[in-house]
Amino acid sequence: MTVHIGAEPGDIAETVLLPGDPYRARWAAQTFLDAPRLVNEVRGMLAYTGTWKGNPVTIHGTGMGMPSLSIYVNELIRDYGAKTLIRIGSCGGMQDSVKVRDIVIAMTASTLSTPSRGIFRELNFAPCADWTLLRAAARAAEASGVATHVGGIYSSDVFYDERPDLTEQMTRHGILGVEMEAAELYTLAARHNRRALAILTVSDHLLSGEALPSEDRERSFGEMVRIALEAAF
Ligand SMILES: O=P(O)(O)O[C@H]1O[C@H](CO)[C@@H](O)[C@H]1O
Ligand SMILES: O=c1cc[nH]c(=O)[nH]1
Repeated sequence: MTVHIGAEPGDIAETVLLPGDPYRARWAAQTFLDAPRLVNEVRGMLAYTGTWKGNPVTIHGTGMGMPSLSIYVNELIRDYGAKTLIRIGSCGGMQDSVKVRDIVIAMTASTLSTPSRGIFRELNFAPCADWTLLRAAARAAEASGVATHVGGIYSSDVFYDERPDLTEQMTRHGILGVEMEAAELYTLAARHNRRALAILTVSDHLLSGEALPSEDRERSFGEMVRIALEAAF
């Protein structure tokens, strides 16, 4: 057990899927895993471990934002030995070609800052995905036929952004979408020599204003979960 995770040693699989929403963790575990069992509920941050096609998998909520994800990913790596970590999140579309419900696979995650910023100081570290996971996810997405975009995303510290000028520059430079965790996930994976990827479903759009309701964000992102599982194994 750690400060934030109540699981016993051995309760967490080497492969961990990481939704921000703990209820999405419950939905995904009950929908995709065989024999899912609850292994964490400290602070309501639900985690389940089961198997997918015979492979052990944990699905663990991270909460919203990089400081929250950083706590769980640090403990999952250091105390439970997680080796492959795949975020299954939602994002806001930032290109006209990226539609609501499309999938975005994050090759890089630009950011203004992460909880790791203090160790980099003047260095603009470029958080990037694990290549083997990225390639496997892109292939799985292509085989599934779902509209998928692979490229750079933006990991923001705020949901209610007050910098339309920055959004405009990122759109201009090809950023596909915005979310709030991937940059720190990629940085921690690099530091600890683990594999990480973020696969996102577009839940709303910064240019069109379209948005899905919270129930859809909790329960309707099955294609992303399937792609994550196929990429992991
Ligand atoms: O749907 P999740 O995985 O939580 O991801 C996105 O949704 C939250 C904001 O609504 C942030 O955590 C953002 O990254
Ligand atoms: O962080 C996020 C997630 C979804 N949609 C957004 O606009 N921002």
